[in-house]
Amino acid sequence: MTLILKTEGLNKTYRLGGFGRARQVQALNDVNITVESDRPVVIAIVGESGSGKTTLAKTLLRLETPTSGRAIVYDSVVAGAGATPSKKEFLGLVQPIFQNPFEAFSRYRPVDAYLNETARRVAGLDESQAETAVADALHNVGLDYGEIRGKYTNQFSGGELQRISVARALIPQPRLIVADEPVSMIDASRRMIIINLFKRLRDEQGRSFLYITHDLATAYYISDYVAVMNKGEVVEFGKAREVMSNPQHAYTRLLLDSIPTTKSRWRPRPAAA
Ligand SMILES: Nc1ncnc2c1ncn2[C@@H]1O[C@H](COP(=O)(O)OP(=O)(O)OP(=O)(O)O)[C@@H](O)[C@H]1O
Repeated sequence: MTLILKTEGLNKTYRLGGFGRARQVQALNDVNITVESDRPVVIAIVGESGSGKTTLAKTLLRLETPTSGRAIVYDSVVAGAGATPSKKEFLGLVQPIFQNPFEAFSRYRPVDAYLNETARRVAGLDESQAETAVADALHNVGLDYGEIRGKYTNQFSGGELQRISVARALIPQPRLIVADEPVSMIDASRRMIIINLFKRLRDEQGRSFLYITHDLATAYYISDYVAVMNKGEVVEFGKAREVMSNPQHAYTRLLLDSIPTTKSRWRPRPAAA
């Protein structure tokens, strides 16, 4: 078994205001998750707005420093006390995909320039290796380098740009991809292309995903594990099928009940009398 993700007593407190009006927001409150598996996994983090999902993602991506506790990804302590990998090693282990693909790239620079830069700077490849790595990564997300080269963001749909963001994340061959609401800004008709892409990358390329979403239907469809967050705490965590078909926590039941149109598909247990 490989230790894919472990958070140990992860806390993040934001301090707001000052001069006698200071207050604190506990965005992460003693978050403990352990995922051990002998194959790559998709871990969904679900919860309402403000529950701490993005803060967890940012902590795992080293964009925020935890107030206390630590996080381990594939046996490396990546955040908190004892975090060891250098920035370059870290980016070879964990890569992000953000919500808005239009913000991931400047509109004044061709998008393939970003992929090339990642191949050279992060993956440390020379010019010809970088060309091959970019072409391979684009091929992996169903795109052809020839059709991308020299084009700017306004020449792509949101779905295509998000696939290019996924390609960029794949170039350093990370073990874990942290995807924060990766399909929420994409047309509904194209969302499943990205979701199925994650599935294929898990199964065929050995990538694990932390998939942060409001959308329980896609979380159920794609995930192996689910963590349900509420007010900074993980209130329920376990195998996706078990959590969603037999939720133990009242908040999880509330979340599931709030999507009546899909309920019958992924909540097969009979309604309580
Ligand atoms: N930089 C910050 N400074 C102060 N408070 C913050 C900061 N970032 C997040 N928070 C607060 O921390 C809490 C958790 O926010 P977070 O963005 O992690 O939630 P979320 O579940 O990702 O929400 P959403 O689904 O809306 O993105 C919220 O109360 C939020 O206002």
